[in-house]
Amino acid sequence: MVDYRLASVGLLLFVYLLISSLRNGSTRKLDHIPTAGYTLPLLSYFSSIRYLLDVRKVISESMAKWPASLFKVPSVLEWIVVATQPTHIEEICKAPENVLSGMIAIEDSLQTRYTLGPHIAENPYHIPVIRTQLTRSLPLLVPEVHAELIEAFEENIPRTTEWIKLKALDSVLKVVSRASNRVFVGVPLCKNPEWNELSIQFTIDVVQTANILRFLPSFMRSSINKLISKVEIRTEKALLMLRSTIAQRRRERQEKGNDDTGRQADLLSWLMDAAKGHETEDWYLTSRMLTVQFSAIHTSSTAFTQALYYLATYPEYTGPLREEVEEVTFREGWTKAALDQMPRVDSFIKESQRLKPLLINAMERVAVQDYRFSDGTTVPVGTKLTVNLNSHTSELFFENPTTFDGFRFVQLKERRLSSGNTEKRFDMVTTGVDSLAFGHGKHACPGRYFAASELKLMLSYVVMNYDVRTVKQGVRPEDLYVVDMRVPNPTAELLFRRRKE
Ligand code: HEM
Repeated sequence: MVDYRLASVGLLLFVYLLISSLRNGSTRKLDHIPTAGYTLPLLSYFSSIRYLLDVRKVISESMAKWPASLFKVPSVLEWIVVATQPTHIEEICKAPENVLSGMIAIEDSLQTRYTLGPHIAENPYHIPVIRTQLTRSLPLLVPEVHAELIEAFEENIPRTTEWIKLKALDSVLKVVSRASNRVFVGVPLCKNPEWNELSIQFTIDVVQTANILRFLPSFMRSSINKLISKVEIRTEKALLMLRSTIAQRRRERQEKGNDDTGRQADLLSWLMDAAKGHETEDWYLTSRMLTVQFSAIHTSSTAFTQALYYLATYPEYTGPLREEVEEVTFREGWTKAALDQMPRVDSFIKESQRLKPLLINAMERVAVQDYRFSDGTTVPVGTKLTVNLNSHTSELFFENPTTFDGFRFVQLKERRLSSGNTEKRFDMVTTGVDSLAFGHGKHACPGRYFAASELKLMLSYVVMNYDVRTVKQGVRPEDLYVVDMRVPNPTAELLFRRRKE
């Protein structure tokens, strides 16, 4: 018993010293940058606990103290330099990958090398495939996603004559997974509940494993990953389900070549076209597909659930949204062209993402060499940087910035057009220093064009088919905060019924 206690104390001390040395080693090099909280080794841990528990408060206090400068915050493992000002944000976005690296930052926060594998960390060839083929093919894909959504909604949110209560996030995750998989792997796998459940769980496994591995010294990570990670088992299970689809796509490629006409157009086919060497093997294709699911399913589901919470809280938006969808789909059908003519739907989702982005701090970068900002502040090599999304609620950019105004961007667009400016500044997919939900600059989300189409289809479908309310009339479910992530309340229920008029 005594030995056990001594061992525990020893272990705690070891972890403490390890973390201290990891973090405090870099403090002196960042002395010139203002600090949120204490910098002294032991006291700084009180500050890091405070940061862990309430990121938003620490950031807003620091912004009030140092409104124009970068400052550093103590996460448990390291100091992070936070940018809150448009000039700093623009400079971070413009810095080349060999100066401020997004890939190294992701590798560190998701422990990609261990959780997803070195092949993903070293060769993210899926990114250009998403950016080009997937985006270009949206006119072909939108009618298919719409067809899948009809079935997915019918199954997960039945259209009843009386009000029914459902956990919104749970239902949305199932709908998004199925609709996204229609485009990722096609029919019939997208309809398989086991595949969809695996797509949803995979993200949770990766994040949980990464959060443990980050606390360990690098020499232990590989072996501990093997012990605790469920990713390998899930990949094997996924492989069993995906194998016959891969074989079928191979046959189609042999018969039709790389031309999309006459063969299934889906992400799996495009990944197979782009893959080289071992990446063409079934296991690697499966792992790649799960990596895309990781980026796509939870991000889109949380974004849609936030919009749904707003719709349920402010049902007065339903009428004008319905009017727009009815008018446009009557003329165009359920097509990409129709989605491009829905400014109200687009604005409603963008406004929801403005106030409720998934990340409080996004766009992490690691300095690969010393970097000097234009205001003279330098960050040494190895520094982690992040961008805070306070601009979304800044009076610099928005009138009544903390108020939800579903059609805010319709008005902003109209004002801009009436002054002769046709630049697409206020579309959901357009990023900027005041619109960072998808990031901004060269690492901005490559899947955002697909995500925007999918979310617009979903909101249009909901307003055309359901009435939605909060359980307590007009009271929006409270978000949960997990360090610097904002999650729509996962246990909150909404009321749904078949549209009455
Ligand atoms: C509403 C849904 C989504 C949101 C809010 C979102 C948000 C983001 C953000 C904030 C980033 C990081 C940007 C940066 O570091 O500068 C990102 C990157 C990424 N996203 Fe999305 N995303 C969404 C949907 C999707 C979808 C549907 C896909 C795939 C089809 C996708 C694929 C990716 C990939 C591959 C990256 C990494 C890009 C890179 O490192 O260059 N995302 N996303």
